[in-house]
Amino acid sequence: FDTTQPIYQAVANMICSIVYGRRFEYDDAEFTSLVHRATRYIQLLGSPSIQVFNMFPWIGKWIADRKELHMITAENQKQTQQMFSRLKETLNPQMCRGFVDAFLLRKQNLEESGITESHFHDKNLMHTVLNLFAAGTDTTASTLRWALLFMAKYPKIQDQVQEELSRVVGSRQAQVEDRKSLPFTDAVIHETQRLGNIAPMALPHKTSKDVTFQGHFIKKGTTVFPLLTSVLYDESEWEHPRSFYPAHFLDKDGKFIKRDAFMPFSAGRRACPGESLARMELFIFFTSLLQHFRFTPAPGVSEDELDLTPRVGVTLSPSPHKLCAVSCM
Ligand code: HEM
Repeated sequence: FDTTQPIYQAVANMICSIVYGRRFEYDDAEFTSLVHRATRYIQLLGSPSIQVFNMFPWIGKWIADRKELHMITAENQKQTQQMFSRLKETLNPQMCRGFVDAFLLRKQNLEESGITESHFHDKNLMHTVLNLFAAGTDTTASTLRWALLFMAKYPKIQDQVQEELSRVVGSRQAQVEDRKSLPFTDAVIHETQRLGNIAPMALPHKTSKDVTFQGHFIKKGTTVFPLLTSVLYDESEWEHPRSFYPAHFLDKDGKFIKRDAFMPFSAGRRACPGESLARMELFIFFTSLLQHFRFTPAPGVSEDELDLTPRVGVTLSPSPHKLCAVSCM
């Protein structure tokens, strides 16, 4: 099977639970269209034509991808507005179901106290919810897809993860607190994020004042891209920067070690605000999947043939591929 859809759906449901206070069945038409648009949106944002448009916006009207991007945004807003309307009709201050309820109740309280000029307005709610889906779905889903691909490609490493999981956790569901007792599994997840390098250029930022950085003068207002690849693949930091080598995160006794050069969530004040959620999701999804299934290449494909060349987009995700999940319960 192609890992894209089920993994995207599982991860998007996490955001739905937080934002709307409910999850969706995987055959729910409203949910499948939401996930489909989120996937397509990210694909389009990373397409060469949109990259060129971002550099030369005046060519905008000739770019077909841009039209589709606008269409998807309009549909997203329409569907999200419908979700908000349903939540508004059943809003109950005694039972806050999720982020949207919390936002609406705060807005209501402010309005009742006569405060109309606040950040709690409909436009902000819409953009925050759309941002949470855009930032929190593709990133985590692509990382999980890399993790499964690495497991299928490196079966001996998969053996070690499954041995550790069955020894430490057994058949019960793993919990976040188990992470410290699972150093090898934790190292595999970290190494997946390092080599997967899903956000190679993080997000652009503008300097708020003149800065001199490592001898280079950067004028106030300059757009700066933090190149996370330069740290995650730094030859002076990692023994095997371009290989999948979980021992990067283990000491000689097999204990987990933190590494300063591990920064897939970027650094500083604008580092990823979803880091703790993402780390929790990666751990719970990865351990549950590996407890239940053995991942192998599709029939007729050898481990060597599994291609690790990334598909270039806004994020780096695995190129299209298929895996087998063989039940091991
Ligand atoms: C493996 C998963 C994830 C990775 C690798 C990741 C990585 C990043 C990176 C590199 C940035 C740019 C930081 C910078 O500009 O310096 C970022 C920004 C952001 N991330 Fe994540 N992220 C992940 C998951 C999530 C999740 C689950 C959420 C929320 C549900 C989230 C929400 C955001 C938001 C809202 C921003 C923009 C922050 C801002 O503009 O200040 N991310 N993320």
